[in-house]
Amino acid sequence: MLLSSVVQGLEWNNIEGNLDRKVEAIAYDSRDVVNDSLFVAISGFAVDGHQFIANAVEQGATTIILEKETPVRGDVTVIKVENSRDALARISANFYGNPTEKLNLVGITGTNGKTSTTYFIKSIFEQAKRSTGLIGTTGTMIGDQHIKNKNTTPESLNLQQFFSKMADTQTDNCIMEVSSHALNLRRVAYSDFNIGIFTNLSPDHLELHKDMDEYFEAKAMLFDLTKECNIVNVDDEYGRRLIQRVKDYGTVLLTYGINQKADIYPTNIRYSFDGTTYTVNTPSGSAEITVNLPGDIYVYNSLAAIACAYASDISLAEIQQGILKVTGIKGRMETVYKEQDYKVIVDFSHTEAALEKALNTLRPFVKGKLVLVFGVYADESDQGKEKRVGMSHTASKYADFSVVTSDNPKKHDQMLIIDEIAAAMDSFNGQYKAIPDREEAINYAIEASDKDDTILIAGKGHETTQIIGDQELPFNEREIVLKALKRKKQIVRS
Ligand SMILES: CC(=O)N[C@H]1[C@@H](OP(=O)(O)OP(=O)(O)OC[C@H]2O[C@@H](n3ccc(=O)[nH]c3=O)[C@H](O)[C@@H]2O)O[C@H](CO)[C@@H](O)[C@@H]1O[C@H](C)C(=O)N[C@@H](C)C(=O)N[C@H](CCC(=O)O)C(=O)O
Ligand SMILES: Nc1ncnc2c1ncn2[C@@H]1O[C@H](COP(=O)(O)OP(=O)(O)OP(=O)(O)O)[C@@H](O)[C@H]1O
Repeated sequence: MLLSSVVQGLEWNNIEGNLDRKVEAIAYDSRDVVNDSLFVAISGFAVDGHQFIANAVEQGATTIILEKETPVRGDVTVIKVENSRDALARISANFYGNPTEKLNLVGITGTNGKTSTTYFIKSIFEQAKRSTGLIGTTGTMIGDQHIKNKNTTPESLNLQQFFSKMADTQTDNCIMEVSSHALNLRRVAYSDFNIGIFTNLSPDHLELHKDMDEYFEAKAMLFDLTKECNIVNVDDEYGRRLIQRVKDYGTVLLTYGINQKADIYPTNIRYSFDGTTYTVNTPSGSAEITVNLPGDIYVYNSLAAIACAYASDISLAEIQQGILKVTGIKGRMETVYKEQDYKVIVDFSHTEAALEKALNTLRPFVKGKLVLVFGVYADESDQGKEKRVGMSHTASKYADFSVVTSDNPKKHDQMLIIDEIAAAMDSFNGQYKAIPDREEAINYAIEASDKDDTILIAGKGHETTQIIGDQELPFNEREIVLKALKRKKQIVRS
């Protein structure tokens, strides 16, 4: 593609060199540069991409986009922009032929519930014979292909490549999770969203966003990008704030909720450990819904999906079948083991609000003790401290006993984090034992449990690794649980 076409619509401060040259590839990492690449230098959180410009040129980059004045040698076109991440999004969309114009793109944002909502929507759309791709925390799905993502919402270049692949393979719909990081860091800029969905907002990622207002503003950006319809959880305080903001946007507004008056709402909800049934009421009729996941959180997430299907003219019969077909989502209230009243569940709850929901969802079905295994992922900032206290408060209030352990300590001091959680647990009179090694912690919870207990292992969900220092080590909670149970049974028998 010609550089002049790649930079269509890009606003620049300064340009040196020729626009009449070819661009074979775009790269934002110097290590990915090939001949005739366009390299975008990003001032990152960890390192400054500008320091790799010389490397990129050496490897064959013939165009550089940068945001800081940097000397560049060689026969290279240099374009200076205000914001490199925004420029990357603009040129990536151009390079891949603005693929979102050809897709029905649904974006889901909010602190919790994005992943399961995408799964519900994909299943309903497929029931209605609409070919559908998915992008989110558990990866990218295009046809039979399942690609691992580094981020919940990939960088704009990767995202536009996925969109283009979907458009090229007649995958007409794309359902994607949109994180607040992605919105802030311009990863989804220049993507045309048809539908936007807001699930809820509670404290998280306050290391990036100064406070809840700033976090809300980041999430709200998605709804400035949607062209047709916005779907909002009216039971959530921030959802109501969003409704005030978008109601005059000229896009269709659909609300869902259990407690407040909403367009899409449930009646006659019946909860059980294996799932929930309810009657969904929509402006075009009602239908019986069965959700094979427990608790009101999955009522909310399925309602969001139903609202999306309703806005997409999908019949209630297809909605019913689509939701019924979701029989489980990896690491989302996943029952790893169940024998009569003894249960072991793995769940991705890693925020205070999610942990509270997960424990409260299980509580009505617990005959013995509710035992929690949890850690708080590494973040040594003041906000990280607040999170450790908050998670400890939730654990002491809603679990009968907790095993405090590590959750991706990365380069941080895991003992410091665990000591802080332990101090907070003490201050809330929580019953707990601290075992830093996560495998040992799970083993202990299983060994010490009785036949009617329920064990919730929170935090990792679908993840199968533990990050310690620089190393991402294999860590499969399901296998660890089953091995521990096998040992326990042998001990009981002998
Ligand atoms: C804090 C954060 O968001 N970091 C993201 C950011 O990385 P960064 O700015 O730190 O990059 P950096 O390492 O400083 O490097 C700067 C630039 O130099 C380049 N470089 C670097 C080395 C080199 O040799 N050559 C080179 O060119 C890098 O490719 C980069 O372009 O830009 C990268 C490219 O897009 C992201 O992959 C990376 O996400 C990291 C992995 C991350 O952990 N992000 C999390 C916090 C995140 O985004 N999470 C959200 C929400 C999850 C949720 O749902 O809760 C998500 O969407 O995943
Ligand atoms: N609607 C909801 N309200 C509160 N908590 C929820 C809701 N839905 C799911 N959760 C809890 O949050 C955890 C994460 O859910 P899910 O993966 O769907 O959220 P997410 O928004 O995709 O999060 P992330 O972006 O971190 O992947 C679940 O394991 C569950 O405990």
